[in-house]
Amino acid sequence: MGDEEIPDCWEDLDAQIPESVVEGAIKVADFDFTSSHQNNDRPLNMQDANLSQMDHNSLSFQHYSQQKTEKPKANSEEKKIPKPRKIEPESVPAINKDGLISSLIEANKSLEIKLAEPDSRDPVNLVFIGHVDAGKSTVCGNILLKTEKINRRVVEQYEEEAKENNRESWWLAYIMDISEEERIKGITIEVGRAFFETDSRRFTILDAPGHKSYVPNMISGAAQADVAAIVISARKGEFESGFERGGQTTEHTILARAMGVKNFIVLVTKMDDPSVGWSQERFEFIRASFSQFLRYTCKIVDENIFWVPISGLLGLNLNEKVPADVCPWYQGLCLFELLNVIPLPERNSNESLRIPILDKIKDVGLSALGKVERGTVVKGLKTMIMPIESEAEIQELYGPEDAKFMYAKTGENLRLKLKVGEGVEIQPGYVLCDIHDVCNVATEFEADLILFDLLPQKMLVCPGYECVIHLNSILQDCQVTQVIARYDENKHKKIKVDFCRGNSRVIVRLSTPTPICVERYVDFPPLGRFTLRDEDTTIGIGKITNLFL
Ligand SMILES: Nc1nc2c(ncn2[C@@H]2O[C@H](COP(=O)(O)OP(=O)(O)OP(=O)(O)O)[C@@H](O)[C@H]2O)c(=O)[nH]1
Repeated sequence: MGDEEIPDCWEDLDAQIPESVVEGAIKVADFDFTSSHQNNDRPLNMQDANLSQMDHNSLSFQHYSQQKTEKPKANSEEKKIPKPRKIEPESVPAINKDGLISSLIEANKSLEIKLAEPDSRDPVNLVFIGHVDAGKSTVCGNILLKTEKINRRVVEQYEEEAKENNRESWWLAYIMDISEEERIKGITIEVGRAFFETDSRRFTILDAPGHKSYVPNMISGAAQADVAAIVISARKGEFESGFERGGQTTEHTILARAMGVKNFIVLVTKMDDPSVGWSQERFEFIRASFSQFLRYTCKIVDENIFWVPISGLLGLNLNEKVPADVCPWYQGLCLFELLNVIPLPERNSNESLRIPILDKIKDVGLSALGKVERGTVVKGLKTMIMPIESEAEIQELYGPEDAKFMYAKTGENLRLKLKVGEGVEIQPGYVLCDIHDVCNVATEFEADLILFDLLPQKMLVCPGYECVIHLNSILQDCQVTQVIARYDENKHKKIKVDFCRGNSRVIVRLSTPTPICVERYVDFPPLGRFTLRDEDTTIGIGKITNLFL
């Protein structure tokens, strides 16, 4: 199959299938669990489907039939096409339209506050993902060292501390892993954030944890990313354990893809390890095996995948090409050369503002961390916090390294000092919106869902099925209230069903206990795509197709 023929799994979900092809309900026996294996492509599941799980299906069905008490609250006639909500604030100028941004900037200037203009270089949010101990923090640490973002003397302290913790080779990882728990355990827990610049771009590094227990943190990092660097260890046995069933190399890649990342750099690291010795054969073996997964499971075309062999520990092939006497066979770009040219997502700074809140900081006043997903934010701007419908004034904008900005456009990762009303609290998942054009808020929505392997003890999805939804920075319980249809294996027909199994593509209705900020995927992808997880396992990825407001 040529690359151009590989469908994009997310675009593919957009296919409009007429209702007339919906057929009658099917029985369990009709459900072809292996259908996705019937062509040469790998199935759209986390790994190959586990056929042995079929034995448990009838048991699981009984279990969920008993739970099936909750009736969907509305039928398809009640569907409403959502319209952006309008809230009429008191005398606030429309922002982001008709050149009013410049008047606000002028107003700020007249206050004689010395504020930096945002750096004209493009901001890029670069998430590092991959299996536990692949070498993510080490390569991030070395990038900061090479770009002189970290002082040599501080690094010497880290070397001492790493020695004391009997983790001598972890000193570079200590640059990113700053908590005591992370340093003692030698693993990343929170998403580490740092900044560096190349000639043409400014990067926010998001160092995601590789350990399975911290996948929710990894998802929040991936939600902000413009580009993902998948770090793979070339050391004997390490690539294999990240790639095999349950390995985080594959899970992270699927999740990053589901969170909307389009371009992936595959950093094959630890090339210096004695078991590798910069072997071209090992690099090509990894490339051939992992490419299959990227193409056929994740549906990422080759032009969006960039391969670079590196040593994160020795800092080779990062800011300069690896010397020919070390690696004579690699003729491609070094990491920094690639970072200067890798395609970035389209940015839309002229539309109404959306900043999903990633976290809050309470020191002097209230600050929110977040990436501008759409629009432009200006100091002094009045915004609306959704879903709580409270006004918040942007008192200060801080960019990388706490540089004060007067305004920031789409793509910028910021800390925003907010002025809010008495008693107003913010939390991750809230969205700062244009006061004249806020996002939608709902507790029920319909979605197109790709299901992977389900848990052995919960083999069927039917009304009442409970799991956790990750939608941008929202993490909430959610429940399936209706299974509407299943796509047949050619994705040409929707078949009406009441329940479904794993490794299928279905249309479901979901609900959350409290209102969340959501949009239809076609209207605003960052608030329209999500991941479902159950008991620490990713069970599905989806796109919102309809809101029930
Ligand atoms: N030889 C060699 N060892 C490396 C390299 N990069 C990382 N390591 C070692 O691999 C181990 C794990 O490195 P980390 O950078 O902590 O891995 P990580 O992927 O950030 O780990 P988590 O975030 O906890 O998943 C440490 O002992 C590093 O010194 C490399 O390029 N070469």
